[in-house]
Amino acid sequence: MTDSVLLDARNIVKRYGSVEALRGASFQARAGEVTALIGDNGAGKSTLIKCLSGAEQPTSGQILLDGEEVRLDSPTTARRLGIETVYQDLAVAPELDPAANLFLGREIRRRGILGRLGMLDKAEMRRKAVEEFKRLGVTLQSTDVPIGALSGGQRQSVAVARSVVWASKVVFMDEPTAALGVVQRERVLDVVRRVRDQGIAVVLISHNMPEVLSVSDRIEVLRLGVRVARFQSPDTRLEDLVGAMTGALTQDEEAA
Ligand SMILES: Nc1ncnc2c1ncn2[C@@H]1O[C@H](COP(=O)(O)OP(=O)(O)OP(=O)(O)O)[C@@H](O)[C@H]1O
Repeated sequence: MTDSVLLDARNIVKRYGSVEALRGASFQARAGEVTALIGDNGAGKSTLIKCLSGAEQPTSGQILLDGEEVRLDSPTTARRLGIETVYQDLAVAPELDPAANLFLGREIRRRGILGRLGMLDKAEMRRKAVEEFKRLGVTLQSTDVPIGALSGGQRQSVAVARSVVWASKVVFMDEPTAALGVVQRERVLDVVRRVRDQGIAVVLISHNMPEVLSVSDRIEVLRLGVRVARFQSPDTRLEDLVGAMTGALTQDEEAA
């Protein structure tokens, strides 16, 4: 584990009308580590990663990347700074094969898949994709079928692998293994570990505590829109995590 903080969010407040989803939440992630972001339903996890990936604008607070304050006014700005998000519903094109899904960006798709594909050397793209899948341990039964025809775990592995192609610094993963069986879950987690081993700061939202304990280097706990606890994974017990996620806030936590 490293000690240098790559992404540093301080006192993030996010209000939706009268709902205060984040009430001064802080969060840190380090390069080459998986940081799990956990908390009960409605704790503010998704809102926090939206604020840190340009999908939402915080009402107030400060975000530093590599020690410099940044303003993430859109997902495009975040992406330009090396921040990418993998959603559970996969932002990939089901009608295209895994290689195309690895290299196609969302903006590129918006500008027209066919136009862009016409400009790419398909054989070269496929060769690079096979190399990338091998490096990241993504095993596919076929690289020629539309990704929509693959299993959920394989599709999710491609989505996680794609984050390395697009992100240089931080990847947010919002429940990437939800709805997967045990074997497929383990495969996706192996890809997550390899993404981390590329020196990327991986931020993982998950409700599965054994998974959190097995894959993450650090764990940050949100409760009612505030970070209430931080753990280093190898020293952490399941009971500690559950204890941190539940119960009323103490005065110290209110002030954290
Ligand atoms: N667009 C929105 N408009 C109004 N309220 C919102 C909006 N988005 C989130 N909230 C509220 O903010 C709070 C935090 O929601 P968020 O989705 O961030 O929680 P979460 O920790 O990701 O929950 P879960 O684990 O259930 O996905 C909730 O009370 C939610 O209802």
